[in-house]
Amino acid sequence: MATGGTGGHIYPAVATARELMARGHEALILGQRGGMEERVAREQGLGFQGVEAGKLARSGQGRPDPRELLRAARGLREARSFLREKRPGAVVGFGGFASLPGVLGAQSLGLPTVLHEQNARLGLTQRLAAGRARAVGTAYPRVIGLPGRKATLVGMPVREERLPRSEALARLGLQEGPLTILVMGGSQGSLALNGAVPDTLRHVLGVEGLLPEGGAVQVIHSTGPRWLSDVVPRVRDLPWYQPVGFVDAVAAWSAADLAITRAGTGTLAEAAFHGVPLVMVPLPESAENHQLHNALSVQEAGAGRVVEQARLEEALGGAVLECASPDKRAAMREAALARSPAGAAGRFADLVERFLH
Ligand SMILES: CC(=O)N[C@H]1[C@@H](OP(=O)(O)OP(=O)(O)OC[C@H]2O[C@@H](n3ccc(=O)[nH]c3=O)[C@H](O)[C@@H]2O)O[C@H](CO)[C@@H](O)[C@@H]1O
Repeated sequence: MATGGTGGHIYPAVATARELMARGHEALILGQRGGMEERVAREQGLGFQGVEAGKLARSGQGRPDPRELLRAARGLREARSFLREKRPGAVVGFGGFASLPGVLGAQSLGLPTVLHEQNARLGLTQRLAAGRARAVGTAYPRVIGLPGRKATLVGMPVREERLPRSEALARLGLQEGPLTILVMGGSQGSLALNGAVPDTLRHVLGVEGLLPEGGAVQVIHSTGPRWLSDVVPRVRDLPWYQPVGFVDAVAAWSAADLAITRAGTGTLAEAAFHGVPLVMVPLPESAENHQLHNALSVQEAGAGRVVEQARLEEALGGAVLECASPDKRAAMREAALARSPAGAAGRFADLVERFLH
């Protein structure tokens, strides 16, 4: 599984590796030495092979930095020598610059490659690799930039694990009883959510953390590892507000009644699998504003509400209160479950198995 960089590329690789291992294959993660993928692979008990990787600038953002190109070249050499020795049945690429050494290395050695594209537009690294890939599994019915004959719709592979609510709450150090809100700004956190959510919730729920019509609330907020120390002092007087740098997502989704999130495909797919209603704040800088489109499709399905970042301060509190009402939550939960990506890891593993060497 060649992957790396952000959770959006790494967790579908974890889900696919698990599925292939359950079918009797061996699988490991190939990514950047020291990257987030190395930590996640270890936490998830998966093998890891690290290589160097270099960022190629996105089109329209100027020339790539020559030092990055050098790193990419060294990574390709390292990946090739690992793959030549290991001779895997296939290399599966999940996108992100750290997936490139493994995928291009495999292609140059004539090993089969299969890709997964998580977004509705083909990413840069996948564009470089798609021509020689045997197939591309997709999360959306149509992917801009990908010829239809290469594409197979499989959905977004997610970790298909649910914990009993009481076990999930205990694992996160939360209580039984209050309405539980998860705040999660993607795998690196979100400065916009970190900035606006604590004060907005303090404003609408008061220092006691109570809904206007009564009922206690507790919040678990994944700030992103780099930003935890900025958020902690701002909520120190709110015993119901727990900031963490990075959260165990299976536990968090199993415990949450409602979540305030960005709109990356991984986050939306996991929320659907767990039936968690969403208040979504799409990342305005995402390529071609794809997060807004992702979020609007969830809203149209009735499983969430979009709050645009430009209107965050005035609109977030109202959206949270509206979605917190029990009737509204029940309806949104049904709509979320109807979008569940359950089975995507299995469908993608079927596709990979078709091309195993
Ligand atoms: C800034 C950017 O370009 N973001 C992209 C990136 O998002 P990003 O990497 O944020 O990805 P997603 O929203 O797709 O997924 C985040 C993943 O990280 C996990 N997680 C997150 C926080 C935490 O505390 N614990 C945890 O486990 C989530 O459970 C999820 O599995 O990849 C996605 C899929 O290619 C794209 O749709 C997003 O637009």
